[in-house]
Amino acid sequence: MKELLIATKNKGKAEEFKVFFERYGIIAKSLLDLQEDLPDIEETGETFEENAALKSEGIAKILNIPVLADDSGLVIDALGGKPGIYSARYAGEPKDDKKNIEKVLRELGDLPVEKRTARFVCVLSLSIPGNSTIYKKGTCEGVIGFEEKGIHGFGYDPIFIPEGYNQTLAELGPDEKNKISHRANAIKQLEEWIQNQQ
Ligand SMILES: O=c1[nH]c(=O)c2ncn([C@@H]3O[C@H](COP(=O)(O)OP(=O)(O)OP(=O)(O)O)[C@@H](O)[C@H]3O)c2[nH]1
Ligand SMILES: [Mg+2]
Repeated sequence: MKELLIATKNKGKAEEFKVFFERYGIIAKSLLDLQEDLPDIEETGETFEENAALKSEGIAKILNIPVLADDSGLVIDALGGKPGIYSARYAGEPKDDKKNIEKVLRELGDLPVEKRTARFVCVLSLSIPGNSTIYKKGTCEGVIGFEEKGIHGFGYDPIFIPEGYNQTLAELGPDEKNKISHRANAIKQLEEWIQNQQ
């Protein structure tokens, strides 16, 4: 296989997948690269797995090709696991990364750093027509900072400081992020499958 469709309309994710899959000689296309305007898939599930499957199975069924989806989010301990599966639209519609960050910082207030623990979670679902969907999960542990820092990445990257670092993912930049991120860790789990497709 030389091409794989990723069922995402998120530019930041699409860019990360392109870089990951280049290593395997696979061109990762996203829904943003397609000519046809496919219907938006409502993420009505209650888990990352359910939402990922809605996206990959939904698009695989329409196009009858293998499709990978990513459902991901930020799980903050002090907020009882929020924003979790609601990360993309935490501050409401339309999706707004800046407002989401402001809401999280407001909710955490001046809680000390040891109470600001969090993790990014990424669940990948791969749906190949005629086969059952397979799932791979990756996480990235860290803490939520006190202010936005850095210009790279997307979403909550400017306030997420991964374990073992003292800079945010948005300061560290794509090369470092792609070594340690939840998405990178989930992709590693898919590696075996990818290698068998060559
Ligand atoms: O700082 C971040 N760095 C990341 O690496 C990351 N990964 C996920 N997230 C957050 O979680 C939502 C996913 O929600 P989500 O899986 O439904 O994706 P989405 O709605 O953005 O696009 P799609 O793939 O569904 O089309 C995103 O919008 C972000 O808010 C991230 N934030
Ligand atoms: Mg989404």
